[in-house]
Amino acid sequence: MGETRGGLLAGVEQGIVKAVTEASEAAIKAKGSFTLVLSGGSLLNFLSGLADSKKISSWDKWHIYYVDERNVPHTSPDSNHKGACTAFLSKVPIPAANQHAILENVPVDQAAKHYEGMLIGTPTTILPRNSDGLPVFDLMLLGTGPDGHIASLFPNAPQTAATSGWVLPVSNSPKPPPERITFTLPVINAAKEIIFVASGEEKAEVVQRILEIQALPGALPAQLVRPSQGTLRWFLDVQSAQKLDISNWEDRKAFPRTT
Ligand SMILES: O=C(O)[C@H](O)[C@@H](O)[C@H](O)[C@H](O)COP(=O)(O)O
Repeated sequence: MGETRGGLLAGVEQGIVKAVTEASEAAIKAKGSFTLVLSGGSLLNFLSGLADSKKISSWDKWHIYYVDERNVPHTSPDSNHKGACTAFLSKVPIPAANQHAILENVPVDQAAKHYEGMLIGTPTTILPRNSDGLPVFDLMLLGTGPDGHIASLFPNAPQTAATSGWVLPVSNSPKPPPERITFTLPVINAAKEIIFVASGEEKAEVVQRILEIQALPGALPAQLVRPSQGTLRWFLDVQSAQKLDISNWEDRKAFPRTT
């Protein structure tokens, strides 16, 4: 990794740490707790700066969730929870009871039901509901794959089209490992704040497709992320943004471009 790229990655990481810190302060001030939802994949590499942040002190008020998780033991290198522990959870005093990992060693349907049950049972002081009865997480960090999937919602998969349920099982994920659990789009779109993170040249094409080309419904799941009440931001580096036409960026009111 060259110096410039290292610098750019550091820039994305600093931006994420700042955004997460600000969201945590606002949520703790408003309701006494902060709910942070993580994706897996390369996103987790950007979270290590959280452990060094001098600005965060109320770790005991943090609650960690996974927008999707692989149905593997927590010790597996494929486990998103393990990735998050390595990145920052093992270095900060968030109570173990507030770190909501998948139930291990059970069939994937049961793991999804268990996770959904845990969310439903979470007090609304921590996880408020919106007018549709959906949970409102304070901040959700999403990555996207080269096919435009988010969480474990893959192009044209039935889970991507689901309009009910909070957490669904996936047994044939095109990205290994095959078994996963995933939040549904209605739950994702109910979040108070969503941040997409994409870095590196390998994400340039999909970022351009998501933000500039109107795909058929379900073909590019990332385009279906439209917070019903919350905000959506993209954190990109120069490489992942290189194919975007930013000439009339300020005039654009919607993504993907509709005119
Ligand atoms: O557990 C997972 O597989 C993810 O949550 C997944 O949705 C991930 O965010 C994207 O595949 C991007 O991953 P990369 O950034 O590693 O490409």
